Amino acid sequence: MGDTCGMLFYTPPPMIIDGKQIAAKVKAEVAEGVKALKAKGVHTGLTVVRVGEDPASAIYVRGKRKDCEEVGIHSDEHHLPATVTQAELLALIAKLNADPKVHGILVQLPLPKHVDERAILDAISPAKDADGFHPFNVGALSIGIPGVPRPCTPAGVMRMLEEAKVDPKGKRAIVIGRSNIVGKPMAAMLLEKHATVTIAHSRTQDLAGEVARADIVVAAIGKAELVKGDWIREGAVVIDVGMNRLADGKLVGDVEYAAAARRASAITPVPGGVGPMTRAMLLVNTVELARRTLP
Ligand SMILES: Nc1nc2c(c(=O)[nH]1)N[C@@H](CN(C=O)c1ccc(C(=O)N[C@@H](CCC(=O)O)C(=O)O)cc1)CN2
Repeated sequence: MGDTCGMLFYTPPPMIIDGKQIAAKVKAEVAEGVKALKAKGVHTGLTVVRVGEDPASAIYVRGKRKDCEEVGIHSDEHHLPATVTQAELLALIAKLNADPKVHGILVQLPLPKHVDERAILDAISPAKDADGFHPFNVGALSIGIPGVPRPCTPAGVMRMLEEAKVDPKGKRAIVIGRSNIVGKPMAAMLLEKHATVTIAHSRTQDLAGEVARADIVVAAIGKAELVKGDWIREGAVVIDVGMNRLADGKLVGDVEYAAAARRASAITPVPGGVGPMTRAMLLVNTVELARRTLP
């Protein structure tokens, strides 16, 4: 209630787009797909490559393997020391590319500094690219070729919008962040659904003004609470891709959640928003890659 004499300025609370709940629905769909493939003799398999001892990567990979187990996908992990050479990593990927039991390959990022990340991602066969990071698959997304794996985080965001019945068509969308794995593919997917898309980044002038014009705000810049609640247009949909650990251990997104929630019509929480969807869409990509091996 925003006034003292009735309902005049009442703003309804926003819809909380629950990533965990939607991810559970996606996983149930994937489990059905895996079962159907098994009936045709295809045992869906994902291989994860992890390098070094990054604690966050260890947690994410454990989570991904647990998800695989839940939906019936066979998963393997190759855990290599941080001192692995680029040639050794490339040799492993060549071996996995040639293994018919492996339908999806994922190299957990980040990689140690001495390894050329681009060269590693480019070496994964586009037909086994569970992350959708290979240039062939990135190109396919940008020119609208269907049926190829798409980067999991933006694909998860699109599924969240669909579940929340938010149609990007004709809407002004802003994507804050221009990374190859989130910002750029996110913009391509929103454009594909006929949004008018702005990509903002660290050199954008008047970010507040750009955000204030947007009907859909996707924050993927990796800076804790950079997007202020009072920048959000009344009724906008706010998707927070950020995951920032504060000194006190609290996990926050790129958006000032409480203040943004007072203006948004729908918003994703952190944690429990986009993160679980990133994991779920990896399963979608893997089962789709396995399906494509059917004669
Ligand atoms: N090869 C890849 N590497 C990385 C990717 C990727 O998509 N492919 N993305 C990130 C990490 N990531 C998946 O790998 C990922 C990170 C976080 C979550 C998640 O569910 N987060 C939880 C909160 C977790 C916490 O408490 O720390 C949430 O948001 O609820 C899923 C996936 C970088 N590397």
